[in-house]
Parts: sequence; C-alpha cells; structure tokens
Amino acid sequence: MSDARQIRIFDTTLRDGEQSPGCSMNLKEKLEVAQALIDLGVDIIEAGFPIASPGDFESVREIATSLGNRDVEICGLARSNDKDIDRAWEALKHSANPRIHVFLATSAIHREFKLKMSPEEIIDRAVAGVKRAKSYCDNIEFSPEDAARTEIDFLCQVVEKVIEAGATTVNIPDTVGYATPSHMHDVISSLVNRVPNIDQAVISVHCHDDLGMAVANSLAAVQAGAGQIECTINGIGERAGNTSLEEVVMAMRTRNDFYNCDTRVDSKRLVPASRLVSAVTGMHVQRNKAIVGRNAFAHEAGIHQDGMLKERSTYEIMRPEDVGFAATDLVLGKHSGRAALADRAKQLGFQLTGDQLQSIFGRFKKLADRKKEIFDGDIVALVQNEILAKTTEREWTLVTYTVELTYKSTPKITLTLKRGEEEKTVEVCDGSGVVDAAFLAVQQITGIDLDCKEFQIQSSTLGRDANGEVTIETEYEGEIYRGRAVSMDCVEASIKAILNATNRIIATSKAGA
Ligand SMILES: CC(=O)SCCNC(=O)CCNC(=O)[C@H](O)C(C)(C)COP(=O)(O)OP(=O)(O)OC[C@H]1O[C@@H](n2cnc3c(N)ncnc32)[C@H](O)[C@@H]1OP(=O)(O)O
Ligand SMILES: CC(C)C(=O)C(=O)O
Ligand SMILES: [Mn+2]
Repeated sequence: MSDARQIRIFDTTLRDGEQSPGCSMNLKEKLEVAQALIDLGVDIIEAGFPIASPGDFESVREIATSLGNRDVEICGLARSNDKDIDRAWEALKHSANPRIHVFLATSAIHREFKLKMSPEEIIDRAVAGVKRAKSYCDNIEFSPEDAARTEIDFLCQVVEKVIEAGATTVNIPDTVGYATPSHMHDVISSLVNRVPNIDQAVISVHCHDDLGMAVANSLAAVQAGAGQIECTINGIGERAGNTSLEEVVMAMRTRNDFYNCDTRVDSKRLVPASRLVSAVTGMHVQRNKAIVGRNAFAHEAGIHQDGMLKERSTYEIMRPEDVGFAATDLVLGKHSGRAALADRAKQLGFQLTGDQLQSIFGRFKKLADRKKEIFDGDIVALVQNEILAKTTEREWTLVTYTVELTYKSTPKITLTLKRGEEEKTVEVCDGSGVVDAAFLAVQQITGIDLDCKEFQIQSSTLGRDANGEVTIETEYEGEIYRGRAVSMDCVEASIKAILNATNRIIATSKAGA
C-alpha cells in the first residue's frame, strides 16, 4: 500500500471553466460533462453559480439531483450575501452530498475599489456568509478572493474567523494569476503555521494561468500543506484559464517520488474527458498541450524514435495508454456491431442511450461504407453531430446546399435550412470565398449577423478522406460564441459550425426566437 497523501480534486470546469469567453454550455452538455467528471473520479464538482442565471440554477439543480451521489460532492458558488447563498442551497438541496462555496474578496485593491468595504466589514460579511451557508449544510467552502494579493496578516485573520464560523474547506485563490511557486508556498506555509484552528479545515488552492504558472503554483501549495486543488479540464477558465486538471493529476502521479501525493482520478479517462470538453465548448486543445494534446506522445526526431524502439523509457515519462490514448487509433470498421461502437464511444467519453446508439449506428455503417478506415476522431464526430449538436425546435439545421465555384470568380451558394416545420432557401452570389458566402447565406436566413473573429479548419483523422474539423469564433452583441462541426465535406462542416454558433445565440435567447 502506498502511503501517498490523497489530494482532493475539485473540478470547476462547469463554473470557472464556463467563464472562458464563448465556452457556455447548455444543460445537456453540462450533464454530459458532469457524468464524465464522475467517471473520472473527481472528488468535488463545482456545477455552477446558481444566482447567475436561471440556466445556471437549473443545471446545478439537475446535476445535484440526478447525478449527485455519496462519492462525489456537488458544489454551487455564492457571493457572501443571503440571496446568493439561499439560491445556491435551493439548487443543491436534493444532492446526496452538497457543498456551498461562499466567496468574498480580501485584497486591499478589491476592498477599496470593488467592494468599498473596510477590513472589519470584510471579516463580518465573510463570517455572516459562512454562518448562513452553515445553517443549510455542514460542508462549506470559503474563498477569500484575490488571496494571493492579500496582506498575509489579514488573510490569516479572515481564515481563522471563517473556520470558527464553520468553514470546512478554506480555498486560497490566486484570482489574477499573480503568484509564483515560492510565493504560493509561503502563503500556504504561513496559514499552516499561524492560523491556530487551521487543522479544522482542508486548505485548498485555486490558481489562474496568467503567467503560465497555475500548475506549478498548485503543486507548490500542495507541498506546503494544501489538501485540495481546484482545476478544470484542459485548463479552461477565466482569461488565461485555470490549473489544468490533467497536468496536476499526472504531475503528482508521475513524480510521486517527489510529491508523495496522489488523487483518486482514473487517469485513463483524461483524454476522453478532454475531448468531450473540447467538443462541447468548441475550445481547441493545442496539439502540443501536455498530457492530452495530440502531439503529447508523438516522437518525430530520428534519434528519439531510435531510443523509443530500443526502450520506451528513454524518451517517455508516461505511457500514452495510461492517460487514455488508444494503443492503436484504428479500432472499428464496417463489420463492427453496436456493442463495439458503444464501448468505443464510452472509452471516448460518451455514454450513449439505446436510442442514441441506434441512431448513430446507422450513420456509422454509412460512413464505414464511404471511408477506408474509421478512427476515434470519426466516432467523436458522429457522436457530436448526433447527440451534442442535436437542436431544439427554435434552432436551425442544414437541409442541403449547392456551391458553384470557378477559379477567381465570386462563389454562388444555394442554401436550405430548416427550423421546426419551417424551411427556407436562399441563393447568394457574393463573398470572398465559399465560407464567406456561407456566412452571408446563413445570415440571410436566420437574421443573425455573426462577426467572424476566427476560422480554423484542420483534419481530425488521417488520410485524404479524413474528417475536417471546423471551429469558428464569432462575436454577437459584444459576446463571443464558438461553433464547431466535423464532416468529410469541409463546406458542410463550415456551414454546420456557423449554425452551431448561431444556435448557441438562439439558445441564450439573444436573437431569432
Ligand atoms: C473570481 C470569480 O471568478 S468570481 C465568479 C465570477 N463569475 C461571474 O461573475 C459570472 C456570473 N455573474 C453574473 O451573472 C452577475 O455578475 C451576477 C448575476 C452574479 C451579479 O449581477 P449584478 O447584480 O448585475 O452585479 P454586477 O455583476 O454588475 O456587480 C457585482 C456586484 O456584486 C458585488 N460583489 C462581488 N463579489 C461579491 C462577493 N463575493 N460577495 C458579495 N458581493 C460581491 C460587487 O461589489 C457588485 O456590487 P455593487 O453593484 O453593489 O457594486
Ligand atoms: C470564486 C473564486 C474561487 C475564483 O474563481 C477566483 O478567485 O478565481
Ligand atoms: Mn477563478
């Protein structure tokens, strides 16, 4: 038996992760992600900020009610005021294992300019917030927001008082990503050494990546005594993002000799969880991203390949299969059945219902007839197109299109879209290329004028018949909306990605209702 200290993993993909511009998820997507987090084995899921919107409230309530079990705590965020805390409890009350997370900024900058409160008022408000939350449930986390820039004496006082008031976890956020590893180590060590009742609460750490040190800062906090790390899949989150879950988990596991710490995360599910979050948020994982990037285990240089062939450990500190990369990418073909398809989809992070499997199976067989090899990326595309991109009555879907294109001339696109029973066709002969023409045609039908900020296309599998994955970032009324779609036909993928972004706007009731 290993004597490694168990570090609790608090996942905030659905709350801080969702604060990443354009990363909003709908209820169905949040439930998929929450299930993947449970399968992954995280200890706490921060499911949202219930007061923020009816949608946020509903998703926290649904996750807490339908997915919460004794093994995973479901958490809701609240400012330090009665309305937020009452609303958080309303959303969490049916969970088997609820946690209320109350926060209040403590740094001089936030006290003076944002909250306009004195240090004494901050302590009183923090204590009152924790006590109110405690009247609902035992499991209370308190975060002194911007703790890393808070005077250490004051931080120690706040922490002592909120523990006295009943906080069972005290989270130390580096809200603006200002800390360095030794700074974070000093902050946590000071709390451990100077707060008399510190052993009555778990110390947690919550880092942002503005200086690229979120993971290093979290690990430094653990070395100084923190017992919980707050993090997100793929490191998504406010601004430069949060601590990346997959990186801290694998750092502690791979360098257990150094940290003597571990988590209960099933590392084989890291890549599937990463793919799922990328699919639902439309937020690409860079190829060279540690642990889950497509190149994370790819060896290009001859000397490295030679070493690998002789002995893998010459150039590999982790095994790709231990983080969930398939040993071989080629898994299914036209002779495969439903069981194999369902099993592969599950490994890739998607739990299919019987109906969903039935529907995807038909498409899978058609694809297998058209394509020589079916890769994992093809399965992800099938599932995403069928399940995650499934639209409501208010949203538009592609019926058909034709494109006329001649070298150096204006493209002509005829596009038909459908919404519920309504079908509309337009013909557009304009634009600098097919994608531009597609944007114009979608806009003419839906009435939603997207300002395209970024358009990316890349192959998501191998070969000339590979699937093309299109991701777009658009702006509408000052907010960012992403769209993503995959198809062997790049024009189809482009139109569907534009529709995906348009439908996200419609889903947030911003337009087209
Ligand atoms: C560091 C973090 O990540 S914190 C979480 C951040 N996440 C979000 O803000 C996303 C969701 N937020 C929202 O939807 C909105 O901001 C809401 C619904 C929460 C609040 O909206 P509004 O009531 O319009 O307030 P607004 O956002 O403009 O301003 C925030 C108010 O909360 C106050 N506030 C901020 N933090 C706290 C806190 N921890 N406890 C109590 N009050 C706080 C501010 O002082 C400000 O109050 P004021 O208007 O009296 O000056
Ligand atoms: C709400 C708190 C924990 C937060 O997200 C931050 O301070 O970054
Ligand atoms: Mn944060």
